[in-house]
Amino acid sequence: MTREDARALDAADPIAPFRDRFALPDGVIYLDGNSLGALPRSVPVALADAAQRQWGTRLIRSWNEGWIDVPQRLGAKIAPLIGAAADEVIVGDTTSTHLFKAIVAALRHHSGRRTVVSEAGNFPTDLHIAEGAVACVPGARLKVVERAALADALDDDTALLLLTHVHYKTSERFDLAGWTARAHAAGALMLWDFSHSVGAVRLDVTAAEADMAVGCTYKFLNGGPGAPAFLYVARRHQAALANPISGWMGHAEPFAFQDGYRPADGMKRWLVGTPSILAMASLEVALDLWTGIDEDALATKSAALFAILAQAGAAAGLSCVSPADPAARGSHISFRAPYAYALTQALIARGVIGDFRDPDILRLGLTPLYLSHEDVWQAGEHLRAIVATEEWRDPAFSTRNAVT
Ligand SMILES: Cc1ncc(COP(=O)(O)O)c(C=O)c1O
Ligand SMILES: Nc1c(O)cccc1C(=O)C[C@H](N)C(=O)O
Repeated sequence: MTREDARALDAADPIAPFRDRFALPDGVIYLDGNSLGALPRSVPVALADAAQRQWGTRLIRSWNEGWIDVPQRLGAKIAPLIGAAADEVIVGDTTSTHLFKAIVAALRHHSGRRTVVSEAGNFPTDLHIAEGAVACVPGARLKVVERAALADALDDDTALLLLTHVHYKTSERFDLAGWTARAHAAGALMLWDFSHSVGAVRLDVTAAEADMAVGCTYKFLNGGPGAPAFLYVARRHQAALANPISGWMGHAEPFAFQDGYRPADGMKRWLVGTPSILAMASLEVALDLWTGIDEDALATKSAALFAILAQAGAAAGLSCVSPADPAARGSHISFRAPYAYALTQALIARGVIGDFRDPDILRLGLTPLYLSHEDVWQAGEHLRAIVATEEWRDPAFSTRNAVT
């Protein structure tokens, strides 16, 4: 691959015009959109409107002028990105909070079954929350096993299988329909974490018959730091599953101010407290960017970007831990090296922002909306140069930050 080859791919790229919709700093090649997505140009405008006009001028009247329905409205905008119906998704809280609600709800629903199964090495919050959730349900327990042992771990005591669809470190992707079917065959419900999948790969919860899913919106969806998360519950389960955090916003009539809790119908019962309006304002316009995006073009570009870095990594002698088959991975590429931390810092010093994942992973996010093939080719050249010259050995690159 030469710079000219990369430029030729850019010239033919139907997604290339989206780059102008993002405000990216000069001199930076941003390969961390799988952790914190870039800033859409529409966001500061929307935030100013939400603060100055909606809050400043309209004051409390804004609750009746669009604020109160924002969790459902944004849920309907996320629904097509996961293959759900508009009334099967709600936005609010964090992914961690949604995980807690969904796990406890599944355990209480399946009162004869007591076990939640998940994968060793899953994203920490999934396992931490599962640990806390089982502690809230008498007799419940968490079984965490290696990926190869997952199928055998499902038995007639399994209430729920909890998996992260695309692995945050390696980019390995589970077969959505296949694993959902395995959970169902064992009599369990299936809860997916789509944090590294939504906006990165094509998802179809309806075809896969998934029961529940959660996900972050500040990664590939570019909602902003700490943007509210989403929860999907298949319509067939909505009446039977109960939110254990029975807050007033999930009440059938919050403004009747009753003492007793009566859950709302549909996804509204999964709300807890007052939606974070400024964060929602940012997310809403970020989601609007996805209207009309061709998912096939997105997948083709993600695969092309991956191939460029896979080639550069191989030329540098790095070991790639992400699957070679595009259908078996998400939209990031990871390399394993004992000096991965220093390598990440050396890349950042050259303006290529990726991240390090303990203990030895260099992770590079491939966000087709705002990366060009030439950007990624250039990043690959930096990677090769840093390895070839052993630039990463500079002691300045070994000082650890709090957030990596
Ligand atoms: C798979 C996965 N789940 C959950 C989270 C985070 O959850 P929260 O938004 O609650 O911090 C992340 C990333 O931070 C993640 O990668
Ligand atoms: N949510 C994050 C944060 O608040 C600080 C630093 C990083 C994050 C992340 O999102 C990490 C990310 N989920 C990961 O896959 O590693």
